[in-house]
Amino acid sequence: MSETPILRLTGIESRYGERVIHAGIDLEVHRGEILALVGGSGSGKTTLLREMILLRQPEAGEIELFGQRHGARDRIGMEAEISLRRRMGVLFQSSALFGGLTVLENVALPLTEHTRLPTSLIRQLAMLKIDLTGLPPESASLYPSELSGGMRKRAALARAIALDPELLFLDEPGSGLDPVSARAIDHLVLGLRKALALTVVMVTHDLASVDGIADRVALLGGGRLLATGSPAALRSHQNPEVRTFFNPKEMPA
Ligand SMILES: Nc1ncnc2c1ncn2[C@@H]1O[C@H](COP(=O)(O)OP(=O)(O)OP(=O)(O)O)[C@@H](O)[C@H]1O
Repeated sequence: MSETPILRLTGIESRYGERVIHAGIDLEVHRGEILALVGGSGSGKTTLLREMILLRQPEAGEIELFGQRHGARDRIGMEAEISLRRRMGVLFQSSALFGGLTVLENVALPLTEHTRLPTSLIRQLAMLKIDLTGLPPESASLYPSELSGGMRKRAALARAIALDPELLFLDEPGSGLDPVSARAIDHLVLGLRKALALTVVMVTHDLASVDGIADRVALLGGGRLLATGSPAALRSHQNPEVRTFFNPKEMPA
């Protein structure tokens, strides 16, 4: 792929106090792909995701997002940050829906905050996104507490795509779901990628999801990126640590 990556990380270093989490991460995300970011618990996936979505500043290195560079030393201005954020959607692990708002109000919120569209049009656009995520129209008037786990994920996804993002970040999209519902969310992500020409970065522990929908996988470990490649390539990788991660059943007892 010769096109400029939609997202490029160069030499990312992250620390909490003295504790080093990332000791130099280089990673590119290409337009249109689904990239899964995997690694053991505590390997720094969420920290890296937060840096990608501008919620955390790395201690060193550079992030190029939609061709715009910023780094540990040169923060981008508030206005540039807001315009970059508008081009990204995020599905948080907890879904992070507002409990006091209905599904429709949750999905409409980014449109109300970031556009000056009339209320009736915002409502129509929100209903379209609710439909796109496979929720029945009558779910629009329900509150998050009245939804199943799978429906909550769909509502949160509808909100994440409310502003027609180019880049969608998913933090553990299948967490808390049974395997059938988790596969249904995978299927939905594939459909949305196609329908909306999305690029997707997905943090996950779920190897079935990686196999099912990821074009490429990036494996974090020991503060570094241990390997990137297709799920099949990483399963037969020359580094035994990488192979073991992708073939957990073959781990020596
Ligand atoms: N705000 C924080 N302050 C201090 N340490 C933190 C903070 N956030 C995360 N950490 C630590 O940094 C390390 C990496 O955390 P992170 O959540 O990025 O890993 P992860 O790979 O997403 O983990 P998991 O798979 O368990 O969710 C962990 O050891 C965690 O305890």
